[in-house]
Amino acid sequence: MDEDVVGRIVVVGTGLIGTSIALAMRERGAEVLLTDRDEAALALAVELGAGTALPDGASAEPADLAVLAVPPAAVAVTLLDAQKRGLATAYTDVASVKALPLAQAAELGCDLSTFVAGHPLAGSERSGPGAARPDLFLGRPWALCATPEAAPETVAAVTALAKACGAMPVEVDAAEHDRAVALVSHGPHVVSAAVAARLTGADETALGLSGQGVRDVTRIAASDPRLWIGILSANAEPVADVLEAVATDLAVAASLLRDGSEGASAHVADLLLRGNAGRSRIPGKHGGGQSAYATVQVVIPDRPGELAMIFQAAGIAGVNIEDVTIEHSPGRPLGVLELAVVPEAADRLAAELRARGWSVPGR
Ligand SMILES: NC(=O)C1=CN([C@@H]2O[C@H](COP(=O)(O)OP(=O)(O)OC[C@H]3O[C@@H](n4cnc5c(N)ncnc54)[C@H](O)[C@@H]3O)[C@@H](O)[C@H]2O)C=CC1
Ligand SMILES: O=C(O)C(=O)Cc1ccc(O)cc1
Repeated sequence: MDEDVVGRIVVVGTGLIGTSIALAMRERGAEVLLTDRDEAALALAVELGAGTALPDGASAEPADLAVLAVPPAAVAVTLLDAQKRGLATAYTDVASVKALPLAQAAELGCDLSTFVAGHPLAGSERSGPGAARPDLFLGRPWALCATPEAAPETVAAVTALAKACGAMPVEVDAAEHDRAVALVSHGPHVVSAAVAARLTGADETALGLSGQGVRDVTRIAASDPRLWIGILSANAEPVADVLEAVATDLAVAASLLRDGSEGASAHVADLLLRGNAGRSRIPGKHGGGQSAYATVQVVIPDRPGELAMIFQAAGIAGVNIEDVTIEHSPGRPLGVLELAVVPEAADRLAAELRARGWSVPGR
């Protein structure tokens, strides 16, 4: 962090995102003042070490930056109120939608020279301060939508915040941002909810056969519907465009499957191939393609200390683990650990683990 740019911050809204930012900034040595209209959320954030409660009504020195981590519909009014109170010299928000809150802020007469709208592309299906993590933003993009009115020092303060949280600032126009997130976040959210909604009528046999695939596809369907209806309705047109395109693909696939001919199957396969191609275009942790890492699979018995021993063996082999996932085998004392490593280290890691007695299939 540039301590001289962001030394003291106020976080308005101590939920998942506000508290995560507060925790990250505390780790960087910033002084953090917290406020939330929900007293329990504020108390928990304070308890978690995210900062101290902003004193009521006191006209303290303005902070260097106020972060408005409230739902999209509350951004503009919260900004107006914060600016009236003189909470800070610069302001940003974190809402998942950018054009509408900006238009509302302009409409309300907010001072746009001290505001740069922001959106960290990191989060979770969980809400509230209890789910917050200081490392939530590491290596993630953080969209910044500076308007022509924004003062250079406001842009600098908000950029410094994103960098201090370990994220990568990405400057983008608000309307372009909203179209982009409709495709990579908001549309997928509704698709996930639609798949998960099919499960409400599922019987125990079907549910008992659930594997990792349905868990992956429906993870974000566990999110707070109140937050998401606000996000979707504030970005309605771009999201509707994405949903219509997905619905067309699904309707065509359904009719081809009913047709059942060889030609029809080839067309369904075409959708699956386009799926492979689209998925491979999602950048990985450091901004490269997904294929930047190789995966080493290890069968792990469900015993205390097993994971620690595997990580120790990787350390001995001089291999950095980039990412980890664990697939549990339902009803069996086994799991499959997937270790993502740079491709040139995969065989070395596999050999080290095998030499130490682990089963490493396929390498
Ligand atoms: N959940 C996620 O994964 C992500 C969410 N966002 C955005 O971050 C913002 C916050 O979302 P979360 O932290 O997930 O929600 P959350 O529900 O965990 O936290 C929101 C907090 O704001 C408080 N709040 C609401 N209105 C307020 C007001 N007028 N004044 C003061 N506090 C107020 C609530 O009491 C709550 O504690 C939203 O705009 C959302 O679109 C951005 C990136 C990821
Ligand atoms: O849980 C996840 O993987 C997410 O992608 C969370 C998320 C939700 C809303 C956003 O505006 C950005 C990120």
